[in-house]
Amino acid sequence: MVVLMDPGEDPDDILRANRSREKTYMFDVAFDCSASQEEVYRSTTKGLIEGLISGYNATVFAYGPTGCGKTYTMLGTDTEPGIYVRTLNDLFHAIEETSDDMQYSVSMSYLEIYNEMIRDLLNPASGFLDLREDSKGEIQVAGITEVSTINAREIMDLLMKGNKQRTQEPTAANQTSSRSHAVLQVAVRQQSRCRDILQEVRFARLFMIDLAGSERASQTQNRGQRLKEGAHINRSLLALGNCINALSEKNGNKYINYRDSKLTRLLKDSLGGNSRTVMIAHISPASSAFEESRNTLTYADRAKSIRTRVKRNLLNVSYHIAQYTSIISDLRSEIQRLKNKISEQASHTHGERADIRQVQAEVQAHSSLQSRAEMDQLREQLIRAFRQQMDIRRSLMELENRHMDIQIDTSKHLLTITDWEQERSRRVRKWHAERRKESVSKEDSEKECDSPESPPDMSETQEVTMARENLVALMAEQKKIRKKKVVLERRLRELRGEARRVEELLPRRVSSEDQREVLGLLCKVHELEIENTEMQSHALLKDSVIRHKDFVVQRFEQHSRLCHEIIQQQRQFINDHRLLVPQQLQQLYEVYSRERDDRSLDRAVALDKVTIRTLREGSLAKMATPLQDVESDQESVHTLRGRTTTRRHTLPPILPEPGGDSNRVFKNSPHPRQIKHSLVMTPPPIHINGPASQEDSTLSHSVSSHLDTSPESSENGVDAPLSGQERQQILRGVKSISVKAACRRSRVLEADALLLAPPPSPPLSPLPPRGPAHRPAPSPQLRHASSDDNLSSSTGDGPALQGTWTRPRLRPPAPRDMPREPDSQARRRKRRSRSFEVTGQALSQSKVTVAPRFRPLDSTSDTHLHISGQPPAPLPRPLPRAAPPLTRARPPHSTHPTGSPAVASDSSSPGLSLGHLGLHKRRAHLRPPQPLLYVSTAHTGGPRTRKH
Ligand SMILES: Nc1ncnc2c1ncn2[C@@H]1O[C@H](COP(=O)(O)OP(=O)(O)OP(=O)(O)O)[C@@H](O)[C@H]1O
Repeated sequence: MVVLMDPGEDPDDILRANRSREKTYMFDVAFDCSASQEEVYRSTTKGLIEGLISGYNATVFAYGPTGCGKTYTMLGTDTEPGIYVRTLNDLFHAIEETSDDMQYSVSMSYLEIYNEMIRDLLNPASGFLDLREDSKGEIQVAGITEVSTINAREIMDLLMKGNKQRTQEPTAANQTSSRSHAVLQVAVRQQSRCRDILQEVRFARLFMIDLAGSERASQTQNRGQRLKEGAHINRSLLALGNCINALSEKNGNKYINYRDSKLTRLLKDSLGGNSRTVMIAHISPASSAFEESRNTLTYADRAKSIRTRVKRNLLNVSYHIAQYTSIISDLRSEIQRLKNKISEQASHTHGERADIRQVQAEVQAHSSLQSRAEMDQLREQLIRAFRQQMDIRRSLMELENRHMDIQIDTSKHLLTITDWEQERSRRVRKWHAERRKESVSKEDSEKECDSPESPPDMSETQEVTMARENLVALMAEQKKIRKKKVVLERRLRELRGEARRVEELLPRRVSSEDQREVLGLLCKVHELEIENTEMQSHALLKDSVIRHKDFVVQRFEQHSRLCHEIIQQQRQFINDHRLLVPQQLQQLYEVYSRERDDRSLDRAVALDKVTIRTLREGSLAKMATPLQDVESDQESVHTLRGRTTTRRHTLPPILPEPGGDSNRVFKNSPHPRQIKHSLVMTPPPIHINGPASQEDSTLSHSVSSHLDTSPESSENGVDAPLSGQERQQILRGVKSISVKAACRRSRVLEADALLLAPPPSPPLSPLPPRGPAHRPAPSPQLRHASSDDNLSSSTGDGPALQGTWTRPRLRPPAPRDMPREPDSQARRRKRRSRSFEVTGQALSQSKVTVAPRFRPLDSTSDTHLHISGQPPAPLPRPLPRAAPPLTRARPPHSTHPTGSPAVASDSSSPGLSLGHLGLHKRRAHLRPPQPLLYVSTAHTGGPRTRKH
């Protein structure tokens, strides 16, 4: 509490007792003349230091009239340092105490406001400086010198240097009167030494201000410059007083005019902003300074009521990634420093514990080495098992590839043998036909017969002999391959068992993540090797498929040339004989020429797709065999067998050699579905290896099946090569196949003759239309247009035909049927002879009686040959009697809703005419779904049929 006594008051004057100017003021602390510098500092400023390093701004300023001790309080003397020195000493002391956790940076600036001009006391040569306000609203002195240091002694030197630059002039009131306001600014920046991505930085400023004292001109007796200085000082102090008055008003004017002086602008935050502010008011105890003391105390009392909004200055620094390097470097240096500190402190206690740790480390290293050695051994076993498995898989792949090559070579040799067998059969049939002709014609029987008495003997060519020998060699090699595969697959199963045991043992031995990772990588490498092997297998498979495709394409090209040659010769024949060609036939020629290539391509593509799918399925199943168990291996073996069997079905049938006079063939119009199936499922007929007669497709099928079963029968045999007995058995098997084929071919020919033969007397009644249930179901398998279709479609049609067709003789003969074949040859020859005879009569009759009802050869029922996309309607217009000889007989659609295959006949040959309508009707019932049917005319005049 401060009591200001009125020096002019007279205690004896009762009348003026109530007019006393004595006043009492209450302040936080009041010091008398005996107060020391330390006491003043501790009571006013010392408490601000803790807030300063915590981020709170602080201001301490000394206020009062001139000569009252402001400079003494703030700066002090060498023996009695003032607040400046004490504050800085305590600040640096506090920084040093917390420097282990926090990192500080302290900067200092020192200026004076002299005559409303700012001078840098640390660098007076910089001239007068300006005050500027930054974007945050804080007042900054532009160009002020800021010295950064954490050395207290250096700060003191700077402070002394700055004080020497301060303007001080003697006045009447004070010999060391300060003519300016001195402002010492200390900025403290601190941050944690544990740097992080998001760093918290505290920043605070401390203002310590030694104001110039207000003065009266009468008191100071200033003149000139001093008077001018005093005016500036008083004006700035007046502005400060106005700000204090404004800030102290509770409900008054909110506007604070800081801009009246640079002092108030500089103390803006200190007075009413973010700062803890301490005002030290100085007064003189002299009664002559009563008015100054009263004003000072009045301002101080008002300033007491000013409330500031103090907040901690925190900066959250988010470091850029480029600064991480320096952060890491700092952290490492900090770690190293702490390590050094710890090592120094614990050096005396570390000696005893070091031995124990060393022993523990040795034990751990020894145990880890032992487990690592065991792991390495298991890993080597696993790698060895994997490598052996891969070697065996590669060997199996090579064997499979070789097996496929053998299959292709076997097919080629079988074709060679089949061609020769067909040629021999053709000659035998020709001899039999001539013999029958001689027996039928009495006139001819009297004549000298040109045909030989015994069937022509056709010895095997060298090529056929070589083919048989190669076939035997290939089968022997195939047998070896199968035995090798069995051995390799057994070995592979053993290796898989060993690897499985190691794989089960390893997880129990794995004790670290590194070992687990190594094992995982090892298994991954093994899987990749397996994938690589599979890819190689696929590459080999594709190569085989391509070779097979080349073979198929070659055959299709030959077939295309054959068909084209036939058609060209037909057209040449028509042109030479100037035969009348129906317009639709001409259009058919044009369509054929346009679509010939496309249809061939369709066939090739269809066949190729089936072949590729079959090969791929078989090969994929086989490639997966090493990865499967025993059951899957056996299953894949069956798959392989099925694949090879199916592939043999792709062997094309053999056609007669074009160009011969007796082999001029005309294509009949079979059932549309049969055509379609033939297009898709039946390989094109083609002649291979010289002249050959047409052969039913079951021949190659039967031969292939027989050969296919041979290796299987020897699958479990011995490892020795084929013995002589086995070789003879195989050769006999091949020859017996030829005999079977010949027998089957004879039956097919017989069936063809019966199909063309009219019913014997009495005439048969018309059969009911065949329903779809009677048709042979289209087989999804790749197959030849064999006589099976005819068998399946040959329902009973009269006593004679029923007795012939219902017998299963046209089916592929079983081996046990073979002995019966020679016995039935004579009977079949008789029936065939009779059939040909009846057929000729029927055709002659039909030429006379039914010719008007015939229609020219139209686009047939083959949907591929429809000219306008519509099935041809029956022609209402009857043909003239001189109908073109090259026509196809077709019954009216109305009487055969299921479609009727017609018979093409060549009327240009003597004794051959169009068929009877009834005959065609009956044939339509007897053999509707029939594949390609060829009717050729021989020189003898009798019709000869070939079908396949
Ligand atoms: N408490 C004190 N003890 C001893 N001497 C003091 C004390 N206070 C002031 N003085 C002395 O009084 C004289 C004037 O003091 P000072 O210069 O500090 O006054 P001032 O308020 O700064 O004046 P001005 O405003 O003119 O600068 C100085 O010589 C100083 O040594």
